[in-house]
Amino acid sequence: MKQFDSIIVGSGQAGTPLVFSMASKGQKVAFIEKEHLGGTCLNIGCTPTKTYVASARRMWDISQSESLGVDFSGSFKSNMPKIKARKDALIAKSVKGITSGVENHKNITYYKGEAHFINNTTVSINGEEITAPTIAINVGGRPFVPSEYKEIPHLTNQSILELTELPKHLVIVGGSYIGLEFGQIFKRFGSEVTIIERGDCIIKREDQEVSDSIHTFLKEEGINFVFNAKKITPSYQDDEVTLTINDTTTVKGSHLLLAIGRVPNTDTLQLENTTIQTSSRGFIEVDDYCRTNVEGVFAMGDCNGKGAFTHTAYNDFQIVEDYIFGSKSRKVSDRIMTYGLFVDPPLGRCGMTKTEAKEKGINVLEGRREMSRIARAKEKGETHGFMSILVDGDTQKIIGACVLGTGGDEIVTSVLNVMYAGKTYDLIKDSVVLHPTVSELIPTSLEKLKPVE
Ligand SMILES: Cc1cc2nc3c(=O)[nH]c(=O)nc-3n(C[C@H](O)[C@H](O)[C@H](O)COP(=O)(O)OP(=O)(O)OC[C@H]3O[C@@H](n4cnc5c(N)ncnc54)[C@H](O)[C@@H]3O)c2cc1C
Ligand SMILES: NC(=O)c1ccc[n+]([C@@H]2O[C@H](COP(=O)([O-])OP(=O)(O)OC[C@H]3O[C@@H](n4cnc5c(N)ncnc54)[C@H](O)[C@@H]3O)[C@@H](O)[C@H]2O)c1
Repeated sequence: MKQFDSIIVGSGQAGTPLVFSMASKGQKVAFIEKEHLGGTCLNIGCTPTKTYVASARRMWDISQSESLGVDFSGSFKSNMPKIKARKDALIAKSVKGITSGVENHKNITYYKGEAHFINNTTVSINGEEITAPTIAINVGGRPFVPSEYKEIPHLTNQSILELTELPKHLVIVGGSYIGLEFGQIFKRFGSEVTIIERGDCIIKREDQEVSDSIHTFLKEEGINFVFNAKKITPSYQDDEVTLTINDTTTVKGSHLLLAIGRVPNTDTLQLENTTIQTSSRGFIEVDDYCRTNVEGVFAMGDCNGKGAFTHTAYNDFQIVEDYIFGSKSRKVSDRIMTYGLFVDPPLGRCGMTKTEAKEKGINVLEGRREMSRIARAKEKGETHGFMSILVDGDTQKIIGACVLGTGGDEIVTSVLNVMYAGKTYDLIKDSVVLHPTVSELIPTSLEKLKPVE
């Protein structure tokens, strides 16, 4: 049996940098990937969707030219083959970089195929058994497809990115990250779009006002919404999908996108041959250092359930690298949650929501400003949304922020940095920020904090 120093299963956002780190330190590493080098983010997640967001934004800019005083008399339309080709080229370049890095490193043995565990220290790959004292699992997740949709032609976040023709009417089940981002993208490309959500609002994990504000501007763009779809019965006939909702109303469309969450790929690993523990939802259980209950076995990224983003997966890599080669000082619990929702205008979030803070019994104070009262947002003609910064009234520290509006995905990090610094909010209340920017209203909004009821 071939013996390695380490085996990495899955080429996600944690596994890939860990392979290079281990190999550069002289370890002999086996690297196993069943599908795409670079994983979900690069091939079928962040990179392609944000490439499409950019094309969609260009469509939007042209459509809004009149309101900014630019006469535009020509016609314009999205060109799906070109939009897709741009995305494919961008991905191919990065994948090529990873591939050559992997293939040309003398310490890395690359296996293309699906890994299965034989026991706690042995993995089978393409019929060959390999072993190592250290194994890192980074297998990510896949779209959840309920049984009633299995026989109905449907798209997932992966197959929708292969379309070369614009859907006439894209019906999306699920009103969260994937549903909202693709919904706005395809609406701007020129499709009719209907989003069907089981709950009573979109992006439920945010505060109600965030959800309402996003709903308002997406509705203004012409996206249709159906809420409280407790029972959806799908059928398909004559190239048309029909969703019967709560046995009463029907929505018909040319294409169906399922965007109702993702499940961890841990069921493909044959973990039943090991003593590695998983939760009832299939996540591999890990401690603060991404260690499983089995000595030498780590789980990183979406499959450990501690995060569901590229930056959280990458941070898991940093934690494991520090545990194996460094001072063992980095921990999952040191991470402050931050993420974006890349609708346009985007949502940038960090720390707690108001609801979470109130549930914890914190004496919450809020500094807030509507985008419609921010000069730069008005100058850009992009006044949807607001910024809100939450302060713990007892410690004077910032505990969360939401910047929904133009540049919100970038701006929120300036607040996050203060949270990491562990300083009180007056550090930025008294800062002088360049004009005219949306950021200049961060100090202003902190001048008059109000209690959150
Ligand atoms: C449409 C979409 C858009 C997204 N946009 C964003 C965004 O804007 N920002 C953000 O932060 N996050 C975004 N995400 C989430 C982000 O992509 C994931 O959180 C991130 O990719 C998680 O990476 P990971 O390291 O857990 O593994 P992944 O990147 O999922 O990689 C896991 C790899 O393991 C492989 N694998 C699985 N099982 C096996 C096996 N048994 N043997 C061998 N290989 C195996 C898979 O083929 C895959 O390549 C998005 C996700 C989707 C679906
Ligand atoms: N901007 C980003 O960072 C980004 C973008 C895309 C995806 N992602 C990642 O992808 C993951 C999956 O995203 P997602 O949007 O698919 O899932 P999600 O888990 O975030 O949301 C699923 C939505 O579907 C609804 N739903 C669930 N079952 C339903 C049903 N049977 N009928 C109707 N509605 C139903 C839920 O109420 C919820 O609103 C997320 O965890 C996220 O981290 C991140």
